[in-house]
Order: sequence, then structure tokens, then C-alpha cells
Amino acid sequence: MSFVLIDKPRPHITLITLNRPERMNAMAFDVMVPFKEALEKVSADNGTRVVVVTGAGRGFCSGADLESPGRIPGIEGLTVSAIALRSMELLDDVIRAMRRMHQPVIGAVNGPAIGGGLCLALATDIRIAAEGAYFRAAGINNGLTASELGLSYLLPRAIGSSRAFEIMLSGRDVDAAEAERIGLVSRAVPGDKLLDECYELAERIAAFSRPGVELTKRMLWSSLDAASLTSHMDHEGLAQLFVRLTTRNFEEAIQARKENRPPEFKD
Ligand SMILES: C/C=C/C(=O)SCCNC(=O)CCNC(=O)[C@H](O)C(C)(C)COP(=O)(O)OP(=O)(O)OC[C@H]1O[C@@H](n2cnc3c(N)ncnc32)[C@H](O)[C@@H]1OP(=O)(O)O
Repeated sequence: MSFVLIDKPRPHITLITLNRPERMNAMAFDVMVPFKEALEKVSADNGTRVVVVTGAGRGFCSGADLESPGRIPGIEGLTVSAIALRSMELLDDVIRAMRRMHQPVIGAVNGPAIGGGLCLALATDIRIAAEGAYFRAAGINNGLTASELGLSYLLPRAIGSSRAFEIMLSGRDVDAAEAERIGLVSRAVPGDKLLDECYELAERIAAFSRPGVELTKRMLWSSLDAASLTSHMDHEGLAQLFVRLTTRNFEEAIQARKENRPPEFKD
């Protein structure tokens, strides 16, 4: 059985599913290694314009595997501390791989997203949750820090500092309705409609200019690291110029407007 599934449910859209439902898709290394490979493979696939990431069964991802963490290839003979470092690096690499994907990534949060699972959800570009999903910064509940895999960087930026402090220090559950209210997810929808909602959004995005979409994603992520508005606007300006000069999409948008039809972006 494969711990990670890759499907093409609709043209231009790839669905990546964490597939260890009996463990609520915990982040065992034998799940995370193929997951990282899947992210890199799909990122390089020119036929994919939007990616949807979800979990099989009742859970999205239950964080670190507390039962059987599995083995990382190539750790034989390493010391315990070196193995601990490799483990951390692997999980960091998964978050980085998601962040670096060319295509926008929609997180279809079908169920609990706990600990590292919350971090995975936050590393997606857009999140839509099933009404029964919930989130917990569970590092703190497990006697660790809740600040892992970028969570203490991304969560305050997503929902504001005060709420992030409260959620990360209390280790409480945030249900889907609250997640929608505070902006942790874009919306909460009935579980049986989750994937269709994600695909509809994905299709809308896939119809736009590919470099326009990819550079918008890149600029949004880069805004989180920007030193100043002025330097960020310089980057934005260059990105806009790049799309304007290397595609015919803007001309097509103008022409379509004149002809009162939807534009058809070919570049
Ligand atoms: C760097 C990253 C750090 C971290 O991620 S720290 C956080 C680590 N994760 C956790 O603390 C979460 C632990 N799990 C839970 O709190 C709960 O579970 C859930 C909220 C995810 C789901 O609760 P419910 O719906 O009641 O299901 P269930 O009966 O508890 O779980 C179903 C089966 O899934 C296994 N399972 C759940 N989470 C994990 C996990 N993280 N690692 C390994 N197995 C897990 C259980 O044991 C059980 O299995 P069986 O049916 O054999 O009893």
C-alpha cells in the first residue's frame, strides 16, 4: 500500500493524498519521505496548474507519529542526536517543498490537523476545511514546544499575534467554524462537498495566466520576508513587468473585453 497517492481528478489539477488513515495520517518518516518526493514531482509537472492536498479517512494529519515513527533512509550508523537532526530536517524539507511548489496549493482539511498536521495545513497557500475538521498546536500538549515547522512564524501572520499566542500556549482545539472566523481557513464547508469546492476554486485559478498565478504566489510568500514595503514593491514591479513582457495575456484580456467574451490565456 502506498502512503501517498497522486491523482488527476480534473484537467490541470493534481490531488495529493496522505494515505495512512488508520494513524490519522501521522507524519511517520515512511510517509513523509514519499510525500516530499510527491510534492517535488508534482511541482515539476507542467500539466499541473493547481495542487490539492488532503488526508485519507477521518483525519487530515495527526502530526508526529507517536506509535511508530519509521526510519529515514541513510541514517544507519548515525548517533541519536544526528538522527534527531535528520528527522527535523526531513520535516522542515517537507514544509519547504510545499512552499517552493510552482503551483498554488490548496489544503483540503478533511479532519483533525494536529501538531505537525497544523503546520502542514499552514504551509498550503489556501485552506478550505470540512465542517468537522479541527486544529491543535499540539507540541505543547506533548511536553514539547508548539513552535515547530514554521508555526510560530506563519500562525501569527495568518490570524494575528494575540490569537496565535493563545492557541499555541493553550493547546486547545480550534474547530472549523472558529478557524473560518479567525481566518485560519478561507471557509468551512460540509465534508461531502470539500473536494468539489477545492476543485472549483482550483479550476478558477487554473484558467488564469500561468506565470501570473505563479508569480502572485511567489510575491505573496516573499511578502512575509520583505524588509520594507518599498523593496517589496520593487519585486512586485519586476514580476509584473516579467509577465507583461513575456506573455500575450494582457493583450488577450483587452481583446476579450472588446469582444465581450471571457479571455483565453494561452501563455
Ligand atoms: C514535529 C511535529 C510534532 C508534533 O506533531 S506533536 C503532535 C503529535 N500528535 C498528537 O499529539 C496527536 C495525537 N492524536 C490525537 O490527539 C487524536 O488521535 C486525534 C485528535 C488525531 C484523533 O482523535 P480521534 O478521532 O478520537 O481518533 P483516535 O482513536 O485517537 O485515533 C485513531 C487511530 O489513530 C492513531 N493515531 C492518532 N494520532 C496518531 C499519531 N500522532 N501517531 C500515531 N498514531 C496516531 C490512534 O492511536 C488510533 O489508533 P488505534 O485505532 O490503533 O487505537
